Amino acid sequence: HPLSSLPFPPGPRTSWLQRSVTGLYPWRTYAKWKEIYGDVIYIRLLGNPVLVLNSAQAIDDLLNKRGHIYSSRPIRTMIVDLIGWNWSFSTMAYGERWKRHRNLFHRHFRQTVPTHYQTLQLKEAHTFLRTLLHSPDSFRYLTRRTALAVVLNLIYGQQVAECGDEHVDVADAALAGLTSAGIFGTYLVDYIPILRHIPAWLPFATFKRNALKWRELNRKMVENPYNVTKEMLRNGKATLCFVAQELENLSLGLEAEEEETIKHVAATAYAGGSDTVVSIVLSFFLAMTCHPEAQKMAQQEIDRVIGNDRLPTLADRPHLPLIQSLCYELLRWNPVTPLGLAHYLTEDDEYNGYQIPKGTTVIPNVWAVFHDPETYPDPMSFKIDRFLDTEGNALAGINEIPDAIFGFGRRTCPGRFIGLDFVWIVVASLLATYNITKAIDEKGQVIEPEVVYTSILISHPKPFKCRIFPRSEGAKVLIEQTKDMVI
Ligand code: HEM
Repeated sequence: HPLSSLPFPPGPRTSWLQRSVTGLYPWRTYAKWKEIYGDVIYIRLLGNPVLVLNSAQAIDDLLNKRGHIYSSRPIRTMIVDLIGWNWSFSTMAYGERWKRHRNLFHRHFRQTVPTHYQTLQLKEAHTFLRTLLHSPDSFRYLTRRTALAVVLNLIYGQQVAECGDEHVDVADAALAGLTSAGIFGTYLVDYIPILRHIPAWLPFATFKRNALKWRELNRKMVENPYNVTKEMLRNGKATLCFVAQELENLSLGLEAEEEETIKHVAATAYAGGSDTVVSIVLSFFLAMTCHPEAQKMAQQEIDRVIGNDRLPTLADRPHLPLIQSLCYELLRWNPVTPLGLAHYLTEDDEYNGYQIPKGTTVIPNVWAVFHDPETYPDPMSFKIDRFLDTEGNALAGINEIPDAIFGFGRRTCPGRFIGLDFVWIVVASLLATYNITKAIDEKGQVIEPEVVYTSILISHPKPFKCRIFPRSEGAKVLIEQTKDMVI
């Protein structure tokens, strides 16, 4: 039978304003639609076909098993053309250019060469502990600073000041633009690219004015740190890092990519490596504030295995299964990328008797997968030991490790090892030294934190208050001693 005689997958008829259809938290709306339409939902938005995948099975069948045709990215007028993220290989169409960039990243950051970045992560985790001692209420800013400090050092060989750093501010502002505009279809111009030509001064052209502002920040984020490292190289002051190594290979005529590719891969890693882990660490603070009993269990494991006279390192990880389970639960509970990153179909396809046309944007609903009560019992609750009994879980067919948070098929996050190691060492270091509790207001009342997240591409916990203080005098000494520690 010809493909075109098959029906499209079921789905609601949509009006031309998508947001009026899904509302805030589109992942929840799509999950509700699952009850009506099933795992695979097809919507047409202003002529743009969009497929939402609501189950692990459908995601695996299409994005993993048919990766050769489901691995491109939709054309993103707002993000790519207007704000200027065309340098980022996460937005590039599937093909040679994307492959060249991704291979270069992979050469440096695959799992088998971890030691350099793990050392940096440990150092920055310790700096985090020290700065928290003096400004516990700035934990949000300090979390961002810590994540950026690791990537800035790893990629550009540069240090971030302990507080108030220009790099942190520029990258933060640029990333705010990306994440606000990040979900495909947030702006009408994604559906009607021709709108990009309308002048910025028109009253309704807010998107254009935002884009111009974010474009400048975006340019700074790509150019500034790169130029600083080039200057350091010229003066013989560069330290071991991705950019210095690649530029040196280039000048020695060794295997290396052209300069533009090096600059772009550097910035992609810088951008991809910070906001995601920041959200996860903030989820940790929130979960610990809400669940003192879970915090106690985790601290007991650390005390039992490591004792009280030293801080954890990544070498302790295999001996701390509860901390590992806690980290997985952070990825699952309120996933940082609830709708993953959209893929794009490059050939006509057929699935379960339905036709899916070439040019369809494919959205994996990771939130729905992680909140399916069949596979994650009591899915809305934060359960620290959910992933502890790996054998029992496998036998019961439940609580699969939430690897889906890192995406699918040929586009799977290439920075996942760096990201997971970072989250682990920060979480373990904090648990070893600090208590996190509910804050108290001026009237002496306990402030109950609300578990609410932002409804954007990289979803963060909304601001909340908590109290962070050293677990003991001994813990305080350990924190202070990290200043003179040689790692
Ligand atoms: C633990 C935190 C992280 C999470 C949850 C995460 C999640 C993701 C997701 C969902 C994707 C899209 C996958 C897809 O299209 O199916 C992605 C892609 C990507 N991530 Fe991550 N990521 C994390 C950390 C990192 C880090 C630390 C880096 C870099 C140092 C990084 C760099 C990238 C890049 C470059 C891509 C684009 C890949 C491509 O399009 O080929 N990520 N990540």
